[in-house]
Amino acid sequence: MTKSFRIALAGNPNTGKSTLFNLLTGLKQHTGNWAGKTVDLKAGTFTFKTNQYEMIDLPGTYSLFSNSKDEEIARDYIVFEKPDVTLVVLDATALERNMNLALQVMEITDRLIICINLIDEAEKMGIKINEKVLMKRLGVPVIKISARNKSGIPMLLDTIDRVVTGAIQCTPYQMTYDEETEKKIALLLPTVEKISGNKFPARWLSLRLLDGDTNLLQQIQQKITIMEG
Ligand SMILES: Nc1nc2c(ncn2[C@@H]2O[C@H](COP(=O)(O)OP(=O)(O)OP(=O)(O)O)[C@@H](O)[C@H]2O)c(=O)[nH]1
Ligand SMILES: [Mg+2]
Repeated sequence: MTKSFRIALAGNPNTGKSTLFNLLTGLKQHTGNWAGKTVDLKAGTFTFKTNQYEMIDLPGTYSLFSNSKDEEIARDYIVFEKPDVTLVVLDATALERNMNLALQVMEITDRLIICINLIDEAEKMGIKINEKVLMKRLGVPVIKISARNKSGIPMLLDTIDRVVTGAIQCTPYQMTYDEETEKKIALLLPTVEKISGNKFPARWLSLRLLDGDTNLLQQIQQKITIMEG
């Protein structure tokens, strides 16, 4: 039986998201509106094994706060549209800088794959990446690819298949903040959990509360009212 799944592509600008998107979806592309935003996101479809996938090419961002429209679009898609899997595309030549976004996505969802792209460039520069160590430390699949050279793609597709079907369970590493922040999170968490249930990631939401992100909180309130109404 054919099942359909949605994949979001997130990552810093210029990490090769669109190159990967074009490689996988080819000419089967369209645009659409999501998460109540009047913005067109590129989507495309492909099939793998017996499953149908819709892939969404999110705008490139350095973080997922509300610093810019693009950050809000990417964040809202992951939080409200709840893709079956989020591919976080990282630049192999700037892994440390790119990891920030990956850690943020890991706070929101446990269905993600870290995709280290531009591995051909990294190899030229003599950069060696041990994905097995990363996988262990981060608790999520880490796949090395070159979207331009089309390498690592079969492994990526296979991993996508195994995450969406539940064959792989991710347990993303959760960042620990300073003592003061952790205390505040612990205070907020029970109430946030009560209100958001299992619909939104409660720890992440508590952090946003501490940030005073009122815009996001209004959106959440609206969604909860709609769901209950
Ligand atoms: N060498 C190499 N270049 C790549 C690879 N993947 C993408 N590129 C190049 O990197 C540049 C940026 O690629 P895009 O696919 O446009 O990156 P993006 O993440 O969609 O960028 P934004 O949409 O601006 O966030 C292009 O010149 C690509 O050809 C790769 O695996 N290896
Ligand atoms: Mg792009």
